[in-house]
Amino acid sequence: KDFYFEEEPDEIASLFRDQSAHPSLKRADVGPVITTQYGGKCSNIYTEWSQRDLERNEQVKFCRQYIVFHDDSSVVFSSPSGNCTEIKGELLSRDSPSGDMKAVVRQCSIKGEEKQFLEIWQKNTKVKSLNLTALKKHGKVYEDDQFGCLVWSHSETHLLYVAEKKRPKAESFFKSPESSSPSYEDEALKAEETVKGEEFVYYEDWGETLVNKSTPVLCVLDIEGSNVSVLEGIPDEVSPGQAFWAPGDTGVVFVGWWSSLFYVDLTSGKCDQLSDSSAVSSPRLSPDLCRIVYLECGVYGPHQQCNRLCMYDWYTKKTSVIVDVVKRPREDGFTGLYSTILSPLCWSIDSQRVLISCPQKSRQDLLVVDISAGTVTSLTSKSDVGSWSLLTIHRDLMVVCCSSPNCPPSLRLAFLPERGSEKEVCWVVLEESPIQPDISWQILTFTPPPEQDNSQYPGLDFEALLLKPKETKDGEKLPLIVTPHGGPHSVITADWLLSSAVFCKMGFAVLLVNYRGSTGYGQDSILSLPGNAGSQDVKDVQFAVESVLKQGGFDKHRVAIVGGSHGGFLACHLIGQYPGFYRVCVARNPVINLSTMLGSTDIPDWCVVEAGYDYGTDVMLDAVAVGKMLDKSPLRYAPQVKTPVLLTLGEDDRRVPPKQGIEYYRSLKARQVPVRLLWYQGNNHSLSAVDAESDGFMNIALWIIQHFGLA
Ligand SMILES: CC(=O)N[C@@H](C)C(=O)N[C@@H](C)C(=O)O
Repeated sequence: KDFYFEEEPDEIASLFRDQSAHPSLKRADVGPVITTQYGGKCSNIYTEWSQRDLERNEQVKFCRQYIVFHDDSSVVFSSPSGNCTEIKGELLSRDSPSGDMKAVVRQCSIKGEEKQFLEIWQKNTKVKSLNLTALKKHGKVYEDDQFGCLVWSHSETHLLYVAEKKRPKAESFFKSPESSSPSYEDEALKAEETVKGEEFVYYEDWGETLVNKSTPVLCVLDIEGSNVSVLEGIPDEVSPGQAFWAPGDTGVVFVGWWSSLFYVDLTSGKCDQLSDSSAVSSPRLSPDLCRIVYLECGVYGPHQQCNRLCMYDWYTKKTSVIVDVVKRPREDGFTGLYSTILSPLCWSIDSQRVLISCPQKSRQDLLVVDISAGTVTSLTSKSDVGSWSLLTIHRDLMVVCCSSPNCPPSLRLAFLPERGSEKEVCWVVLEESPIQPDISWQILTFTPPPEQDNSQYPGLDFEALLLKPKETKDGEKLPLIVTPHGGPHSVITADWLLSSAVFCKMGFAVLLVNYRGSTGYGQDSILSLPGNAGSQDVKDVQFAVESVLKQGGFDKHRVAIVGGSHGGFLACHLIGQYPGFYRVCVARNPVINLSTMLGSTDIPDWCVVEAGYDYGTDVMLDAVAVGKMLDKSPLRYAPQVKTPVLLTLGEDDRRVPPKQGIEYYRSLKARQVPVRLLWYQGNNHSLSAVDAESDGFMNIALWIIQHFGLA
């Protein structure tokens, strides 16, 4: 078949539609062991998936269950146990530890008003449905990964969750008395305290993806008494989240931002700090209820650094570091811990090992940490699959999601082998996904030339993923789309990547560059970039592109640069620093001018740190520093740009506000550089709403085809 860039837009849209139908795995839970009358054991596996529905313009969430027969160390037989069911309105849901009950926080619209309910299900009945909105004990429930949780007490009598603190009802000084009392029968509302003069008070929130989340509080439902209470004793300056019940249900352990692990005792209301004041996340209690592991890194400096895995012993109250920060990749291949979230269940049944899925260079591997020895063993480093994500581990049954650039997500499971035999895992595929035979992929390693070596952090290599159509016509040179990731401290691992796969099916090669500064390559690589953003990262991308072009088989006159956020910063830098090299450019919510972004973003520290300065909350930059920030920004190179630019901007982006893209748009327009701007209303930084993503893809594809002269 000829390549799709020779085809009509409708055919490209149809290709995108087909590939966007591959669902992604979001969650898996292993149910209790059931022993059959013949002595066999089986467990139910509950899975949640999400899939784009282009017709309805939404991500639909659905579940599917599987039955797995096993002998506690190997899977004997497994099969789906029914079809998929769509899940509507569930913000959070959790089975009780025994598996007998299920709790759901549901949002639904009643007579046009959004309400939140907390439901308890048992057997085939909804035994309780509490209207949290009407109770008015708190504001909306937090359902995000940063703060949110829904946790059963060990006794299964109470539920713990996080919600916005209740605010007193504010009303005008000039509201007449008769209009201030509600006309309808709502006792809770009538009794509500009102304050005057607070109507226009500004409440700062937690920013991008956490908009309107301002003051989280821990809430407890006493199921029997249907009573919700807000936990007291937590200092006002601490914002709690990621909470769970302490052993014996004596209190609650939580992450409190300013960042630390805390314990609040339910009887005394006393709140104790359990860890040092560093950025703590994902505390997880061991099955024997004796230890808590958690991830930790420094509060200041670059976002997304190499983490430590720490452990707090509940009984000795001692904290230890199990896995420390890794500066350079180790001989055995381990490069450090870069996950931001541990799987909700991550312990082996004997409470001796912890499982973590984590970027290791350009792959995502499944690692086993032995807490006594502090050793890290990869279960997957030798596999052909590019990315392994742990969904859960329960009684040593691991449920994982696997994918590769040529294979959409599939569901596998296996028992964790005994200590010392970790390499002998025997994976069983529960839900296969169709391998895409027309896509080939490889990981390339680059050593920067001596003049581009970093004198403070010498000898750092970097990598890129190269996707190519498997079949090419004889002598045909492939047009190339280059994509540096954002962050800059993030990484593109060898997962299923929708737009890259579609581009590849259209006949483009795609180069995804993990320049120095990416996560997954050791802390030194991360630290090598701040202060050198806009030069070291730009040169790495250019070096990778030129090296790939030298391999032959690529059309050096048809190279596109496409990036988002810091990747957009790099795209705009590259077209300014290498004028004419790139035939076409696309930038999603790009960082254009660090000095103006500083005052408008939700991460001002990021601007300061990446520009090479130390950040403190009371930082006051002088004119020289602000000038340096401009110097390091793509806007500085706008006068050199010749390449046509497509900008895709999210109106509600709090991370890189769209005014950044507008600054570039105006600058290019003034210089008669072809520029087109797509403005996505109701979208934030990721532009991930189904219509924004699909429209963005089509516009990007057509913009590239047009400017490659292939239309
Ligand atoms: C830390 C951070 O959010 N940086 C942004 C400027 C950024 O580059 N974000 C990346 C991860 C993105 O792709 O959105």
